[in-house]
Amino acid sequence: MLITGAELADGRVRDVRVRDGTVDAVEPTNAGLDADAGERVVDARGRHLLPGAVDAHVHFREPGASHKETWTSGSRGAAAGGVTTVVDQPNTSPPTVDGDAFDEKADLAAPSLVDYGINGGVTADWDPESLFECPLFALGEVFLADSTGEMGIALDLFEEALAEAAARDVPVTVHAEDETLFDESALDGDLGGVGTAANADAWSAYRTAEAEAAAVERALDAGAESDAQVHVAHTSTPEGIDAVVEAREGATGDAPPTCEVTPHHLFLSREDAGRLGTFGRMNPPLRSEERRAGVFRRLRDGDVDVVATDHAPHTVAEKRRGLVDAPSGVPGVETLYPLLLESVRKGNLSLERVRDVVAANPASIFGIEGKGRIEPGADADLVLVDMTNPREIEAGALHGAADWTPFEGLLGVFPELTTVRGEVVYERDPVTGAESFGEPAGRNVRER
Ligand SMILES: NC(=O)N[C@@H](CC(=O)O)C(=O)O
Ligand SMILES: [Zn+2]
Ligand SMILES: [Zn+2]
Repeated sequence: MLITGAELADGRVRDVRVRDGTVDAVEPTNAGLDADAGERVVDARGRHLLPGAVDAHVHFREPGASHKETWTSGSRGAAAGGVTTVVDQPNTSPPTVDGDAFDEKADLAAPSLVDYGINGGVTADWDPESLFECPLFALGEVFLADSTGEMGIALDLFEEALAEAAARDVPVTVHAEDETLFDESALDGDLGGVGTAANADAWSAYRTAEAEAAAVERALDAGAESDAQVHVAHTSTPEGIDAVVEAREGATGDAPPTCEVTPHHLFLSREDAGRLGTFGRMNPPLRSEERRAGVFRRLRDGDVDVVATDHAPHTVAEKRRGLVDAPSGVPGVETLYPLLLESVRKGNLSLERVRDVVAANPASIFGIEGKGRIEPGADADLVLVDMTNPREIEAGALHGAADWTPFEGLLGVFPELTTVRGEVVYERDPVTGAESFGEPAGRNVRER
């Protein structure tokens, strides 16, 4: 495939040749890259070519909850959103805490359209021996408080997990909330019953910002103590991000701590909680508009290392159970690039910053070879977008199994073409809107 006249994130206009699944050449237009007989030529003039996103945090729900999502449905959403690598989290059923559970999940991941990594989890029943024999992506998310799957663990087990991971140079992704600092009184009173529009603001009042900051500090201290590479998942507060930045600046080892934020904490706040009802319930919860703006600023200014989605689909019926009984989590893998690119279009973020936080940084933090960059020799994981053509996000037009999105009605810049190692996994005709998907092309990025 020859892609001609595309603008890269840094503003250079280039022709890009794809051969045998990798980027073969990146040359100025008219510098002599001519199409071979029978080679597909993509005229990309007026379009941007970006590295496929590496979503370091998804929950594709298999095994155990395939009614919420499968590797097929989840990876279709990923492909249509320009995500070419996903990292699946361990709170499935059974949880991915030993070699057998890992192998079971690896078999289920085979139909994935996009490349993937599989994380190993930590519970009292975990078996580090058999787990670390598998081609694990990372340890985590390790839950310092209960979330979906009730995998919250105590500090001593967390320290044990850090030691095991550090001994093998495996990074550890941490869900950092301290449940002793939750405000139980926020859940007193009438929160709306099953099927009613409960206000998710009570959830935000319950799982406090202080609970996150305290747990982030604890995770960072324990990480430094054990020399483990700690990645703080879905940081939802400026305080949490600042703690990571401070620890990073003071770090002495070769694997400084990093942090990730989600699109929902960047684009939604407690001001949306009333409108969203239980569909706005997730862990950590939506924060005040002031904190949301602070998180966004830290993304813009370079303090945030990664934007990942914490794609956590549940069915509409499950979300309608009422605030206390509805499961936590929102889908998001398909809207990651679109929402961030819309921020670029509006002038709120630079395109290079977006490229770094969704592609280059996650690839380098987690040591994924060949991903996250468009350069000769890299995997041809490519996304073509028309930055002048946003469209409204509508649940009905998305491809995951959840029939809803918390971002309904917001604008997004969606891909026209997505490739995984040179295979077209998604394509949309910009004129007719007709869409097509490729064959399952995904493989485990730790098995190269
Ligand atoms: N974020 C959530 O609210 N839910 C996630 C679990 C998690 O990441 O904590 C899920 O798996 O549903
Ligand atoms: Zn989590
Ligand atoms: Zn998660």
